[in-house]
Amino acid sequence: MALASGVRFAPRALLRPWALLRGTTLGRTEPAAGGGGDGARRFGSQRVLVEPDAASGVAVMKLRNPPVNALSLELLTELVISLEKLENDKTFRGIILTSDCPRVFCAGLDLTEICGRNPAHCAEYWKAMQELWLRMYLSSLVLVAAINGACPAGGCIIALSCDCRVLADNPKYRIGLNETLLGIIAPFWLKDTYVNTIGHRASEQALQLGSLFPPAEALQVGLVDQVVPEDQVQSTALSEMARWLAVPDHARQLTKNMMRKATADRLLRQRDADTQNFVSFVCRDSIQKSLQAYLEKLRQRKG
Ligand SMILES: CCCCC/C=C/C(=O)SCCNC(=O)CCNC(=O)[C@H](O)C(C)(C)COP(=O)(O)OP(=O)(O)OC[C@H]1O[C@@H](n2cnc3c(N)ncnc32)[C@H](O)[C@@H]1OP(=O)(O)O
Repeated sequence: MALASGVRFAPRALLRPWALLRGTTLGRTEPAAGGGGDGARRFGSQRVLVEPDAASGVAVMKLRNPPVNALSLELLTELVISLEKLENDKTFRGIILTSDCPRVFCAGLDLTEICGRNPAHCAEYWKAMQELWLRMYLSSLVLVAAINGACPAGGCIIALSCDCRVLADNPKYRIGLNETLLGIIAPFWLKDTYVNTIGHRASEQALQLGSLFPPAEALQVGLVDQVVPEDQVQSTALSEMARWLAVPDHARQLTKNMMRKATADRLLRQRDADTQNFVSFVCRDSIQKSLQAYLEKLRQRKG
């Protein structure tokens, strides 16, 4: 993690995700719709679509794990790999992260990955979640979240790891950490990220109450940076990106690292203990029961 002008400081090789990609199409490159030259070629995987624009140095990364972009192990893995690919390509300076699924940015942890699963699976899953957060939080690229749908819990983690958040102005698109309402508890590194973003008192309230903020309130509390009409989310995210990219990379990257390193280091120092805590917590009978009940409620809510 040496730091110098233009240096990448994201921790590498913390996870070996390649083995998980059985049967996926990661790395496939195809021409973007209506595109022609190299700058318009898109790549990605089954669940992460990357539309790179070499001319601007900005890639749009779209989550496409229908119906709700739940963070399955495969999606987490593919996100980490796509991020790493862009980090390693000197052409790119920024990523706009958005959803390819209508009305939902990301529904958070895929509850089927932690309901009725054995401890080894839960541990593998949690390590992948930690890995994604570390990579995003410490990314040397500018990350802008173009939040075009509901953004609860793990979805909010992803948005919070970005440098800037633009939310579509739709009362159904609520954002926040609602873990307590599921009977679970946000880990310390997520709490720290919340505090870093909206302050201690607001986090204390919002975390305990499991608040999901509608757009105007999310803006007011500082959880997002802009709220704009739905059809302007992408263009506003691009304008924000231009503002961030106007700053020399090395100065911005070193400053980002200075602001975020202590928070990330706290997890890096106790990753195994955090994994054990997560596993022993979610594998408790009482927690399994409340997660099952929550999933059941979601399923019944339909139709
Ligand atoms: C202890 C450590 C804590 C770690 C920190 C992180 C925690 C988490 O992320 S926990 C997950 C929290 N997520 C939520 O509470 C969101 C739950 N989902 C919703 O509120 C809604 O689905 C929605 C607002 C995201 C979208 O609503 P809608 O478009 O109406 O879609 P449906 O509710 O009909 O859902 C379609 C389909 O997807 C299933 N589903 C939804 N969320 C999840 C999920 N997080 N994991 C797995 N599956 C999910 C839902 O059950 C429906 O399934 P089917 O009925 O089988 O079609």
